[in-house]
Amino acid sequence: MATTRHWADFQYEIYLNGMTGAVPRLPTDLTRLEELAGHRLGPGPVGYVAGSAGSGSTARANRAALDRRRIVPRMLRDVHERDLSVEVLGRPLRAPLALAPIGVLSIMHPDAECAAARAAAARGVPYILSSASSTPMEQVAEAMGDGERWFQLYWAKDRDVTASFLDRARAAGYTALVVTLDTPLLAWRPRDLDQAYLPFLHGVGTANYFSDPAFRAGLAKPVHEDPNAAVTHFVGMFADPAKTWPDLAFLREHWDGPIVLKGILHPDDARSAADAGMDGVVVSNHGGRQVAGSVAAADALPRVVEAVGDRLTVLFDSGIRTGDDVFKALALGARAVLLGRPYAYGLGLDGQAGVDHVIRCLLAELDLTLALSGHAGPGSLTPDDLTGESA
Ligand SMILES: Cc1cc2nc3c(=O)[nH]c(=O)nc-3n(C[C@H](O)[C@H](O)[C@H](O)COP(=O)(O)O)c2cc1C
Ligand SMILES: CCCCC(=O)C(=O)O
Repeated sequence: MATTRHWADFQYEIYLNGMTGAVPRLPTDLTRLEELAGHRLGPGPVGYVAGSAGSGSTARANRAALDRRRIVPRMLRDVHERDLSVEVLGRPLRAPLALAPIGVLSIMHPDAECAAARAAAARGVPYILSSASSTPMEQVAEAMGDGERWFQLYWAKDRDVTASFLDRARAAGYTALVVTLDTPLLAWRPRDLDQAYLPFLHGVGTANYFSDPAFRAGLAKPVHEDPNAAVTHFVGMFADPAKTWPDLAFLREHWDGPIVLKGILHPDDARSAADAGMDGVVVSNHGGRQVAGSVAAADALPRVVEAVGDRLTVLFDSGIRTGDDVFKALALGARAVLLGRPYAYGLGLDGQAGVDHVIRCLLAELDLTLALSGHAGPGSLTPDDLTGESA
């Protein structure tokens, strides 16, 4: 009998380690990480990561939309050999998961993006580096070796900065470009406002910008001589509320790899993405951090899949916390999911090992949920595997 290595093997590894008295350093229920991080890390950083727009209704709706859908398990379907691999944007992945772009991770841990990226690379999970990273993109690339990496673009007002980012990303081996459209401005975020805390203004640099020649060319003085001016320049130019759909032609001309638009919720926007020659979309409301009162991401997903599922790669994020959440997103038609806050907490609590723990827990739970529901891999999932609101 073939001995396939399954993600679920992590379960036995934990029990076997327990025979020597060891228990996992972090909870295996990833929903518990936020509270733990709240006890161990500063209120500013944890508030920034955990917080969302307005009164938090979108973040709550994201959870409710996933919880409301229930899995209908099937029996006697030979699931002893399982394979979670999928192809995404022409790249073979070991599992339908990528780490979402999260800016300024140095507020969570001094090893910041490099630690998260190393953990992802070691498990064969793509790492999506934020434009607003606290580490230059070249350094993160080096930390990852040949790990799969994608670059998230905040589409700057300054064309030269955007062009420079694309050149640097290409040279550093980032294969796909993820263009975030839902953050032309930062939303009203009361948890940060009440603490008057924004990482960039608290001495946490976005070294990815500060190390960029085109960005530096826009400063009157070098960053070290006037860091406040550099931060102010960053906040004023990192995104551009004046952009419209025809502007995508610039990105298509300057990037020859796959381009994915992140933050799509309306089927017509998904169609526009396909018409503009894009390769994929991420159905996402930025984890509830941008539009308060927004449609839940899982409620938007089926309509986007129906509109463009045959033309574009549809990815999903916002609210994923457990293996069954991933199952549900895939059953609704997503090709893979992005994970946000849980890995940031894992990083904050235990560095690279904490991110590794989060990846392994999520994928072990997904593997077991698939198996126990009668699926040997993501390929056999359909909306019929869920109750009720599959549309
Ligand atoms: C602290 C924090 C920073 C983020 N920074 C970025 C960013 O720089 N670029 C981006 O496209 N999305 C950013 N996001 C959004 C994530 O990529 C992702 O869409 C979201 O976290 C998914 O929801 P989840 O946290 O519920 O998994 C950020 C999210 C958090 C929590
Ligand atoms: C200026 C970077 C914004 C980071 C971000 O996307 C978020 O806080 O949600």
